[in-house]
Amino acid sequence: MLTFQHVTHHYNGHAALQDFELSTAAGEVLGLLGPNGAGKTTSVRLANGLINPSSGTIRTLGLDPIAQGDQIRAQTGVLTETPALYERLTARQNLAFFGQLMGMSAEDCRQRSQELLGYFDLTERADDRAGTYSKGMKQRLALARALLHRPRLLFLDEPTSGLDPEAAAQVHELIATLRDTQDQTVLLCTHNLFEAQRLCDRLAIMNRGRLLAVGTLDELRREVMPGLWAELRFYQPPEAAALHAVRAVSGVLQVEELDAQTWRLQAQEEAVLPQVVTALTAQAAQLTALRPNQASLEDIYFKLQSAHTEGA
Ligand SMILES: Nc1ncnc2c1ncn2[C@@H]1O[C@H](COP(=O)(O)OP(=O)(O)OP(=O)(O)O)[C@@H](O)[C@H]1O
Repeated sequence: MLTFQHVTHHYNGHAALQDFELSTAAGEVLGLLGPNGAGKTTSVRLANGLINPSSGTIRTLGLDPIAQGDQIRAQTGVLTETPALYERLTARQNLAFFGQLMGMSAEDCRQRSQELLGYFDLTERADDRAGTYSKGMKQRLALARALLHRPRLLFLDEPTSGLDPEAAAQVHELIATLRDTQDQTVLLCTHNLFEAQRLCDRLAIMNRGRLLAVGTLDELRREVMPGLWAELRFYQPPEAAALHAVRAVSGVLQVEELDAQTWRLQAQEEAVLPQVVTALTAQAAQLTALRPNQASLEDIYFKLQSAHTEGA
């Protein structure tokens, strides 16, 4: 569907992507995550032939974006952070205009617009100018536009940025539907880790133009945060000696203090946990709960980003 091989892109001598590698599988929702300036939007622009890479190879739907950008854009849908709509046209006119550009027949475009306006709850306002819409309504209309010509590959760049919780939930529901039907492949660029963990089949994490890791959440857990994790709660903040004692238990890999009464511990295996409890009891620490839990995407993301920053 989409592959980047050793892609580097410079803007005025500044590298926005460096030796970037990525590939998507048909039907998946792939999340592209990274801090501001990581290169997410640049990847979307390159994949659609809006800019050319300085070096490396990109294939979008098997086509070369440098030479076949028009063909690519006819089969992809792109939603950017700022919806590119004609404010003076109504929702229906915006869709009709875009459908015409995409070479849809007037009837097909009319039917599909009707369906999408209904889905996005815009039917009642379909004949009002887009300029009179709220931000959430504009984003929903922009999504309808991106989906109008039934693209096989959809690029969603921060699709819920600035939306209220209701509008964001609606967009999430749509992406979940796309994921479940598997007719469309989606590249979802987002800062929202909760959104990514919930919606994406695989996650690609990047920083300063480089790919740091890619995989399913379980694959990333195994690669980035292996072992068993557990959260410990105390009735009273334990003494410093208790922390030393737990760190000294064989098989304890690390202990972080989340707050005065909560620790997070990484152990080699579950059998280490009873020894942790014994060590705490010997120190008279008042343990109220010990819950094994899995690393979240947030844990993995920050671990990767801080390791990259430290190594830079
Ligand atoms: N048109 C441009 N001209 C010059 N530099 C640019 C241009 N567009 C992006 N850049 C730079 O390229 C780098 C990558 O930017 P890009 O917009 O791809 O990142 P991003 O991950 O999408 O960021 P954000 O999350 O803030 O949208 C940044 O350092 C940015 O300043």
